[in-house]
Amino acid sequence: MNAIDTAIRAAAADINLAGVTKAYDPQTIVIPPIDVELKAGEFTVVLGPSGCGKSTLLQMIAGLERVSAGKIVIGGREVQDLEPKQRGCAMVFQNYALYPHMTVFENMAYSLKVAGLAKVERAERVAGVAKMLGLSDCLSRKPGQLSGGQRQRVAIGRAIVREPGVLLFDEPLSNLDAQLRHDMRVELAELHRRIGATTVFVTHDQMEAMTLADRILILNRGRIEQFDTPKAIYHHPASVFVARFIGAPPMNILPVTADGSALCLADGQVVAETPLTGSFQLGIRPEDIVTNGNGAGRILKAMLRFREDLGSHSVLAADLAGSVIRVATPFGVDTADQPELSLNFPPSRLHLFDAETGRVMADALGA
Ligand SMILES: Nc1ncnc2c1ncn2[C@@H]1O[C@H](COP(=O)(O)OP(=O)(O)OP(=O)(O)O)[C@@H](O)[C@H]1O
Repeated sequence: MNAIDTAIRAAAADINLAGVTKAYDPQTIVIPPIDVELKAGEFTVVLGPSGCGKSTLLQMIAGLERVSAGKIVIGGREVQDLEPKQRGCAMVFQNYALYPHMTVFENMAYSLKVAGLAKVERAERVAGVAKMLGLSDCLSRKPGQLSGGQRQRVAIGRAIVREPGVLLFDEPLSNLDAQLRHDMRVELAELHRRIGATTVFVTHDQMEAMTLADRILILNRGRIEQFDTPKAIYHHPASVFVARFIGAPPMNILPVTADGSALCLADGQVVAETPLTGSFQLGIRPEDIVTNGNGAGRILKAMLRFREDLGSHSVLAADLAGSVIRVATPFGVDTADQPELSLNFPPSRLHLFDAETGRVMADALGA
């Protein structure tokens, strides 16, 4: 590989953050010290509510924001004091940030030109990426003559044409309509399989996170709540925050008490057996609750409030022990004329959380 090749083509790189911190002043600590290791080639989605520090984290990796403390190591190289262009990362922004006076071809070829790549090879590279992204017919147009989806593809094309080891995305799909978002999501997943760059993708859309990520990093006020596969995050949430953030409708959370033998709801109904004592928060997903008293576990009495039929399934809202819970049932299960519901909470589907910290009590119910 010659000098030009190394400037414009890199292998996927590990990203390690050690004690990385961002504080605008001593009162405004946006990211308390964070430690995280992203593996080479992995697709990480950073997910969290507005203002939790997702973009700040990404921009510190890119070099657009300075770290207040800590080390960022990309591919074995400490980069926290390097300029953005020295870090080997390419970034795609929410607002595309294309050069309006340049054609699609020029937008995509620009970084190759700056890196000193010969004209013939620039044309070859751009043509290959344009083909991959379905942009071959738009190469001579200016960004103003493209649809939102096409512009976003140009922004992605411009980032990947250099074949970077690290690709950073900041909410790249949020300006697109629902159908286009879905289509682009599929394209991005496909693209990642083909180019294999280490990818960090910021979003507040849980669907994007669940479908794109190898691992999801859930941030809450700059702290990592959980960093795991989509499946583990869904089925084994580490905290009430994660449990309620992922899933629609979200997981039901109910206050419960335990007396060394039974786990009871606020009205005394027994949910399960347990050797624990104390107060806890009990979680169960709407789709894990069984209606009509046909499932495993004790029968719990609830009163139906209303029902939404969504085509593929229905969502019932019911009063249970002073809380409103959501129950997802297959479409057509008839509960309309029975205001009193008999529900089962299968013991293997229960999640128990510490009442104070909200952290999961691992294996507390033997599930
Ligand atoms: N220059 C600044 N000075 C002080 N606080 C800032 C500054 N820039 C950002 N912040 C604060 O840092 C926090 C994190 O912002 P950031 O943009 O990283 O959040 P985010 O999770 O990406 O949010 P969103 O999803 O709304 O884009 C916010 O509370 C924001 O107000």
